Amino acid sequence: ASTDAEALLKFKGSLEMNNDVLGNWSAGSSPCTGDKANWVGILCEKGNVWGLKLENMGLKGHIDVESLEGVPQLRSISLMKNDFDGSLPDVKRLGALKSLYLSGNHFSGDIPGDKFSGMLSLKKVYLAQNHLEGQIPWSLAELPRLLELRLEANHFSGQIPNFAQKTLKVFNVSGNEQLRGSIPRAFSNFDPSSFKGLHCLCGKPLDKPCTTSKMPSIASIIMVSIAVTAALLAIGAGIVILSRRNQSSSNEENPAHSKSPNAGVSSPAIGLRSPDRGSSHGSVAGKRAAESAKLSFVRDDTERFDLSDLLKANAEILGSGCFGSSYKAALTNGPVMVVKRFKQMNNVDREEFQEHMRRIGRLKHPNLLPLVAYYYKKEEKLLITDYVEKGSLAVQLHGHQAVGQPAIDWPSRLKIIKGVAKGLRHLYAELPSLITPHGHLKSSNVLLKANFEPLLSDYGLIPVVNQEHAQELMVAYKSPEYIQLGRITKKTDVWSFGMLIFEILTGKFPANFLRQSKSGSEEEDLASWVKSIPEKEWIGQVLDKDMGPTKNSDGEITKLLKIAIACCENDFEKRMDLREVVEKIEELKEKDGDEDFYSSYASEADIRSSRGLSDELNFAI
Ligand SMILES: Nc1ncnc2c1ncn2[C@@H]1O[C@H](COP(=O)(O)OP(=O)(O)OP(=O)(O)O)[C@@H](O)[C@H]1O
Repeated sequence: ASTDAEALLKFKGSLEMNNDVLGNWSAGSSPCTGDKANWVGILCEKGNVWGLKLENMGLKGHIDVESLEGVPQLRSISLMKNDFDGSLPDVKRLGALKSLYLSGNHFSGDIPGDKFSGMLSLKKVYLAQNHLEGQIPWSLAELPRLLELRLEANHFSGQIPNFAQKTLKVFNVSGNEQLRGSIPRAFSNFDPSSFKGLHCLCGKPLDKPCTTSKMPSIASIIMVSIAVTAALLAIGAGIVILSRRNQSSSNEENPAHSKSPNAGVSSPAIGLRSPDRGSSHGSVAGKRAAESAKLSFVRDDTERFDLSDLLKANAEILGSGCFGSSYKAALTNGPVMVVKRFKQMNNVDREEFQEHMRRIGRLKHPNLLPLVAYYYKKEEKLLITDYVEKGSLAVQLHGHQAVGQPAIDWPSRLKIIKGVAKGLRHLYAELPSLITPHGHLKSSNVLLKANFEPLLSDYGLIPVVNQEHAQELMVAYKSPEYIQLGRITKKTDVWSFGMLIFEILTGKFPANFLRQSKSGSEEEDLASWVKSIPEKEWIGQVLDKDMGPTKNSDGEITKLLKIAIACCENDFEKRMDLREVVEKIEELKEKDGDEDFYSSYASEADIRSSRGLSDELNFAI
């Protein structure tokens, strides 16, 4: 039909291509004249265009959906393996489409949830191998005829929407490492390869049951804990208890092992100063269960409470990490605590665990979130800390609009980086025997006080996390030395710190960043991306626009980016050590009242830093 021809020529006009691969698309001819004479890539039926199959042709530019609205019988579009980038086209305008194949391009960014709403005929959606991020759009889960959905090798995050279509035969989200939570039941019989490499997902078909309670209350966990313990005790675990009593009495000098002053029995099963109400339980099993449900406090200077207090508290899920969920629990007498569940710590025995928790509990520094107490049970551990009002750096950097807060400005970002540096230095000084004294440094493990003073959390846990899970879940194991050589080193935290600095300055989330490099087919991470941009363009191109004006700080920001690049040196032997990094960061000038002094300092530093340093990093400035 002539309207098809006009519409398609208009569509062609907005495309960019190297050779005229669509050479026989020309005015005066018809797209559908028989198999051989059809226009390139045009599929016809009864003289009408029903399909567009333009694959692997080096196409890019604008996908003019509006023109395609002028091809009334169009039901299938494939633009796979081309060079299209930017947001996905507005396909909803093509409401009658049955198949949409856009895999293997460079489409990026979040997809609005309603992107596919109302596309009642859509059966096949291929968006794999792009750079799409954010949530998987919920409208996909509402397509009534969906047969095949391929989303693999993108950067989708959050939970998988609740797909319930019985029609679904193919579903693949593998490689979207930030997906977490439970797999919808509709997929329980799918091949596990659909979810390959997704360590934060649970449920069938993966061999990893979901253990997180859906109830926003820790009461259920604690009740289960008590019940299990009671049952175990009732079937004669007395010997274990007895041996623990002996252990406890040999550790009396430590408050975490002191005898209960009130319970009237030797130290309780988990060992701890018992709160007052600990003595009034009825049955022996009940009494022991209650004792074993006690928390072990690791410091003297904190108010005591026990699991039953947490049980009574209003609890709210803060978020689900790969280890399990964290809950905020407001105790009736005031303090607000956070309870984090760890399932992947069951390879260490009780004594080893206690010993390590006591070491962690002894750490005291203004930039470390102190551990308050822990709860030990063979299969799962709870770690209890104070709740930090402003939440995590991750939320403040990437979700500040959603939580109604302004973006963090440059002085506060620098303050956060300096605080993280000091916290790390303390960990290195106090935990010298740990290869990676932090081990899990990332923006959700940096909590912020009201004045933006940072508090590191989840530190020092590598020795108690199961090795096989640590490899999947902890940031340290994503470092180049682990990926290439299978080992972590004293400089692994330095690499994580470099990535964190990049995240803070660019506002980009490292785990979602991977993108195609300009030069070739290699994927580049956040660090390589910054490295690929000339230094003089850093301020304009790299910085998070939300940070607002940086005034006279460009020199300091440039130095900081160089420090981050040095931290992310792939070869750990050449990488700076933590002490050096901290020194360099401490030298960075915070804005003081004296603008003139500050600006002359910055510009002088700039001049020196631009001399002969464009390729080599130099920190002698
Ligand atoms: N003490 C706390 N005060 C305030 N918010 C907290 C506290 N501890 C954790 N959070 C926040 O709760 C959310 C869930 O944290 P959680 O530690 O369970 O997971 P994660 O840090 O995202 O991942 P991972 O399991 O790998 O540590 C995160 O946004 C985290 O910053």
